[in-house]
Amino acid sequence: MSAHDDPRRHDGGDRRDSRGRQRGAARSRGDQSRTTQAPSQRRRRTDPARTAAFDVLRDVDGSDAYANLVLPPLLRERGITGRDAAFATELTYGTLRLRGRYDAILTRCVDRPLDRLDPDVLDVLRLGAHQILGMRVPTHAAVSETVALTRDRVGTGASQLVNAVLRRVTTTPLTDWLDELRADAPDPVTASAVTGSHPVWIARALREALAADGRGGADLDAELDALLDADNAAPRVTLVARPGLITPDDVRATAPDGITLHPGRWLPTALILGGQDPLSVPAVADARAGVQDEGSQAVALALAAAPLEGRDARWLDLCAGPGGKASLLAALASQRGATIVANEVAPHRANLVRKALRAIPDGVVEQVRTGDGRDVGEQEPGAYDRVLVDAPCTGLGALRRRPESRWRRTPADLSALTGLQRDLLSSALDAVRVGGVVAYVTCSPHLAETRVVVDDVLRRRAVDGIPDAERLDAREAVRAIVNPGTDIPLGERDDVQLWPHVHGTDAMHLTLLRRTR
Ligand SMILES: C[S@@+](CC[C@H](N)C(=O)[O-])C[C@H]1O[C@@H](n2cnc3c(N)ncnc32)[C@H](O)[C@@H]1O
Repeated sequence: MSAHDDPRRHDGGDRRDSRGRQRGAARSRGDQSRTTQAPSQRRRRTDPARTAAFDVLRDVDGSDAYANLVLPPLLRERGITGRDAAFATELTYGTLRLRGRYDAILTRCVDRPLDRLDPDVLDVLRLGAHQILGMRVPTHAAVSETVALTRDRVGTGASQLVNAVLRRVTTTPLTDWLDELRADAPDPVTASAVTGSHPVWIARALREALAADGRGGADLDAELDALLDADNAAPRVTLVARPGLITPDDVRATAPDGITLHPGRWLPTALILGGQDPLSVPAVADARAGVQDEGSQAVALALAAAPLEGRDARWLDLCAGPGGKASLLAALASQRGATIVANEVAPHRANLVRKALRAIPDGVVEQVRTGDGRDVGEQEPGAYDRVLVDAPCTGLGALRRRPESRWRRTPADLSALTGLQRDLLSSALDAVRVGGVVAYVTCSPHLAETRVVVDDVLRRRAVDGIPDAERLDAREAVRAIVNPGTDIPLGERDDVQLWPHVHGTDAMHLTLLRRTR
């Protein structure tokens, strides 16, 4: 029996209540009486992992915090390590990702609309539901520990409601709950959205993007379900060994004992880290390697691999912050004797770019420029040979990384972003020389942010119906950079759309364009 399934442990929670801990007071993250206790003392009283998960959920809900920024320091501050930390992480992120599914189930177990519940109560119910339906916590422990958490953090009255509701949740296995939700849904997309825990508008957009990429064939609904499932799984941490700075073998050789690093699935630059802190890898600490999804590595490598005639001396990353792709491009530029300018509009993110580039040899990075990428084309027309536009986007391709983001995004975000995306791509096309290559990249597969933007920009820039840029076969560029002999499944079109459930990467989109006049 693990620390998290011992039902006796909630007795400690009762004692804490009997000492008069007030609702609200203990909930405060700054509460010194909690944070100054030794971890062993706290552990005797209540479950620190569940408490941490609850506090992060309240922060995410109440102050729009990002769970992946709030949880790690909170765990450190409270001395929660090892299995407790892993449990708190899975409980927090899993609950946030699967919130939509659990809310649909809880709706069937609560006698009033969920929005009439105290938000604290709703969050403990979600945490309880995830332990019961989404983790291997024995049912009795999931219920009793969550009830104890409720007493501790919310109040005794609420704990009775939580006990009753969670007991109802336990009466039905997950598969039966999902069948019930599916049967009650008005249409297949809603069924997928509810069972797969995504907002319906996002599920619909993902379905359209899958269909446009020729995925799923006759069973598009099953394809969508597979994608939504992949969004609900924690991504593995992938490292990039920046070419010319360090080899993957040397990243491994210089890593301390206990660090496991396996080759990536597609790319010779990629290494999969076995759950340890990336900064404990010396090559990451000194920026010769970095944390970077294989999809992000692939699009940068593909831009560098795109065929180019003539000069290949000056590269531009138009939207560089925080600098992951700029660092990979700079390493490649260094090998080719080219230089790179990294542009970023947000000054603090431009500083992150400088930090990310610190291992690049002198003379390769011409400038890290803080400015609006929309102006670069006009300021430096035809000045670059290769340009990356890694456009600000909804991030719908990286939902697995940001557990709460799917619930924050709205369709209104799209219209603000797609105008900016058009302007940035057009500026990039101005900044590249005739014959030069532009990579248009998003970490979203939403068609409004990908194909529609590219089509629209090419149409707008056309003279007498003839555009000033042509699409290159991005699939060829990607095939050129994957491990030799690897058959990477790519769609039927010239642009490339990667998918979490197919490639194990974020859903990166890549269009390659060559300026023709
Ligand atoms: C998708 S991120 C880029 C990620 C980066 N390429 C990497 O791999 O680390 C988009 C970036 O564009 C920046 N951005 C937003 N509007 C911009 C603009 N008008 N000009 C330049 N950069 C902009 C954002 O601040 C953000 O850092």
